[in-house]
Amino acid sequence: MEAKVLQGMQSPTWIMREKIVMRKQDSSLQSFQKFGEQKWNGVPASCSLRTSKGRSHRLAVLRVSCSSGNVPASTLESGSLPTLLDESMILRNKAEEIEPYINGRCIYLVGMMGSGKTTVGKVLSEALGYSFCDCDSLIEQAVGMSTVAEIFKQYGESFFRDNETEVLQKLSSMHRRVVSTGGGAVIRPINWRHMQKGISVWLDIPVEALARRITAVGTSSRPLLHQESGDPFSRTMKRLSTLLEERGEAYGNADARVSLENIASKLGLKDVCNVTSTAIAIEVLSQIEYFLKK
Ligand SMILES: Nc1ncnc2c1ncn2[C@@H]1O[C@H](COP(=O)(O)OP(=O)(O)O)[C@@H](O)[C@H]1O
Ligand SMILES: O=C(O)C1=C[C@@H](OP(=O)(O)O)[C@@H](O)[C@H](O)C1
Repeated sequence: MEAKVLQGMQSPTWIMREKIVMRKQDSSLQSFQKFGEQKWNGVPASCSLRTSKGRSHRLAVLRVSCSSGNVPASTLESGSLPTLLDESMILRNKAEEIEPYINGRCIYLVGMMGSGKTTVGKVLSEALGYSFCDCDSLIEQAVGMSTVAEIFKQYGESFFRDNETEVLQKLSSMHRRVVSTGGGAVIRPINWRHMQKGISVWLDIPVEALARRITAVGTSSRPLLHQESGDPFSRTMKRLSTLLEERGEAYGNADARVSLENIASKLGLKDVCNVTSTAIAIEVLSQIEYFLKK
């Protein structure tokens, strides 16, 4: 199948890297991230601020992610300084702007386990006013078992995969849903035929971040991670790396790709773990917009 995803750096419209400075009451300078300059359906996405040099800048402060002087990042992030627009508002406006073009098609989030398909999917579905569906939960319901791990243990992986395909087939006739697929849904070409009824988006997250997230919550719900030896982090890292090697190309079949590394770099964040699920959801919409315009 032809890979439709641009692998390079894409240019979503909402993130700008420019940094600006603004004078605080105590004269200390704080550095802020400057976000999108777009107008969101009548709501200005930026406003004017006077800087220490007297220059006026258009600015939308969503989240202050850096510390300066004696003000720690956590204080800044807690909202003690003015937050002119927050990520949620940008997400809502972006969703409102793009939804007519999505036109009720389901959005399928694909990506490795732990890539945030469920977390981001819920945020996205709420913003769009779509229902959220989790494939793993639908499979559990269909089989009448309470966990995927149990299904794997009792019936094996291919039984699970057959049910996964059935669930995706049923979803393909539905509308206005954000679907969190299982990490392995991409390996069967038939699943792509079902997902092609909607718009698929690959959440591309560095393996190390995946391993950190999964180690934090434990691997009990993810049976494919139970096969390596070693400490939990290295074990998870090793298994995820192998799986990603096997599946990388398949994820590339998605209509759009959202790279956590790209978002972090555009936001000037050193650690990809500091990118919020709302910021990722905004990027999902931007990449869907980019795909629809192609
Ligand atoms: N943007 C994020 N930053 C940090 N942790 C996240 C983020 N998104 C999800 N997580 C965490 O990663 C873990 C896996 O997320 P989840 O949404 O269940 O992934 P998936 O559905 O792709 O397996 C969860 O513990 C979740 O809280
Ligand atoms: O990568 C995989 O093959 C799997 C991922 C899991 O879903 P998540 O991606 O939601 O963890 C689940 O479907 C099953 O354990 C298999």
